[in-house]
Amino acid sequence: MMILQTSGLCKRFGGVHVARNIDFGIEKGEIHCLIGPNGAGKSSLFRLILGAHAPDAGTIRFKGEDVTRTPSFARIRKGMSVKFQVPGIFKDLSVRQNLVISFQHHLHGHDLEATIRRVLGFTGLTGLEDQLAGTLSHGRQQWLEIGMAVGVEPSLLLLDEPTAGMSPEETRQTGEMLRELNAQGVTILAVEHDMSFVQQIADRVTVLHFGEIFAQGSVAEIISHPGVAEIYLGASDDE
Ligand SMILES: Nc1ncnc2c1ncn2[C@@H]1O[C@H](COP(=O)(O)OP(=O)(O)OP(=O)(O)O)[C@@H](O)[C@H]1O
Repeated sequence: MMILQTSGLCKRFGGVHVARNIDFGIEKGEIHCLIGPNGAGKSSLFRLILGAHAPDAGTIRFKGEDVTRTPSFARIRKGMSVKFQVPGIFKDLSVRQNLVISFQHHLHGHDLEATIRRVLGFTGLTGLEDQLAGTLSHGRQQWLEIGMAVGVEPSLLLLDEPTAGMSPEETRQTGEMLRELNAQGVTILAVEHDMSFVQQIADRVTVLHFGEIFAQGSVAEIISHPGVAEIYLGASDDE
């Protein structure tokens, strides 16, 4: 069953087609990675799904419901959650205060405390709750934000380059964290550049190129796809 399905999705900025007729589906329960060279349209598709961009044409269905014209905040209320690349934490507040701010609209009293404990546990931040968020290592700041995004148990978690700037060990731990969340029932879409991380977590991979779906399949199928290597080699050289 598809938790999210786009059909004929189009978006243009001036002359640049960032999405051309995209039929893209995320199956309930999977970890799906979105890859592609710089400028392929990954962030744009991510923003269309979230409702941060309005499409020029096409539809988006989430849990069977047409959300094409539903504002972001209402998509979030329906079960989407997002973590952008730039940390959205409050650096001058403690770890605990960051979590309270994220959850207080949905949870109170015992439920709030229990959720904070659970999130501290799975993000490896137990014992650091009184530390100012800005003094955490880069990896821990990212984990705090993942914790803030999943505390209210979303059904679809959208992650924009969750391992950007992380050490290999932090990247590996992030993969384990996402696998655990997925085992608890969270469907995940991640925009990602690090192919070893994609191999660690992805059930399915979609490759975008010039705003179109270029290839789709298991990690093994994508790695052995001759055209995929070619578009990466032919793309900009800063990867
Ligand atoms: N708001 C905007 N206005 C104008 N052009 C935009 C806008 N957003 C994206 N673009 C252009 O659309 C194209 C696709 O951008 P997008 O950020 O979706 O690609 P990407 O695959 O996420 O790239 P990267 O891997 O570099 O993050 C790029 O050429 C970009 O310059």
